[in-house]
Amino acid sequence: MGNTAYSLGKTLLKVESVTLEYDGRPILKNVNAEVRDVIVPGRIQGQVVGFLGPSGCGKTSLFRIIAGLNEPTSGRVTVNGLDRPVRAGEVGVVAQSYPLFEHRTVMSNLMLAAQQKESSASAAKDKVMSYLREFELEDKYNLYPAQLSGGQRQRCAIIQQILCSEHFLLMDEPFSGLDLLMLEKTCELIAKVANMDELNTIIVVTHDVTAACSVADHIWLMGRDTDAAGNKVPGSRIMKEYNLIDMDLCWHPGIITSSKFTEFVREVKEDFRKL
Ligand SMILES: Nc1ncnc2c1ncn2[C@@H]1O[C@H](COP(=O)(O)OP(=O)(O)OP(=O)(O)O)[C@@H](O)[C@H]1O
Repeated sequence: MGNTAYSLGKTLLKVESVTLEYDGRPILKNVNAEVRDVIVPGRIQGQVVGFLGPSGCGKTSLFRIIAGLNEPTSGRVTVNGLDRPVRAGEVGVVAQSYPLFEHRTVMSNLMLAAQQKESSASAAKDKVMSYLREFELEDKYNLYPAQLSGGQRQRCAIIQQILCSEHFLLMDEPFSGLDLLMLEKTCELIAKVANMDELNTIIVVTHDVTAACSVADHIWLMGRDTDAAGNKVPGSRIMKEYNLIDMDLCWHPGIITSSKFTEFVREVKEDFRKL
């Protein structure tokens, strides 16, 4: 173990023997994965999983099953220890395009989300305002989504999903098309959202190995097995997991420039190439 002393608490999210077939063609084959509460004495630490895999391996398919949007052919995904498959809405989804209701202001968009959980309008408004302050959007509440910058829109979409989900957030390619500065800011934002609550879990689906390694405390690498003749067998599973806490490589500003981190990214890229 690295320098960070921690213990593992309850299971927050579990992918159990998930298979998926389209027209009899295996896409996912016996996918198993688990997110457990990481308890670090003296600080609130949420969970961030970087979910990596080659194009077409089934990341989006698993993403949709974890979000309760699609059903697997067999197996299940459970959250919060409940003995039933996850339901749509329990896991927030931040899609790449940051969809918001364009004809509603920022405030109105977020109130819609907050009122799904809060019983009174005033409690919902207080919650929205506190998130807007936290994410430096308090002066934008009266604007429409089209009047926001890309980064502001992303923050708004994150708040929207956090407000109405049960501590779980799936982010689809949050780093695509970002310059280096914005990429660091997005990593900072993801770490901040995760660490707002002990039970917060963020799964980031991405092709960007460096960004995933810099923000995650666990990496899932998805891919396909190889048969004796060296050919890929249909159906993907999580082939490898890395625990960055044990390696003392959890996100902090400037991590990208450390040599230990660079070496780790090189190792993950090498494993990625073999998938
Ligand atoms: N509705 C569908 N019907 C049939 N096949 C599908 C369907 N959706 C996805 N697939 C197939 O499942 C496989 C996995 O697709 P998926 O979109 O999950 O991959 P991915 O890892 O997210 O890819 P990328 O990184 O390129 O976005 C692909 O071969 C795709 O053609």
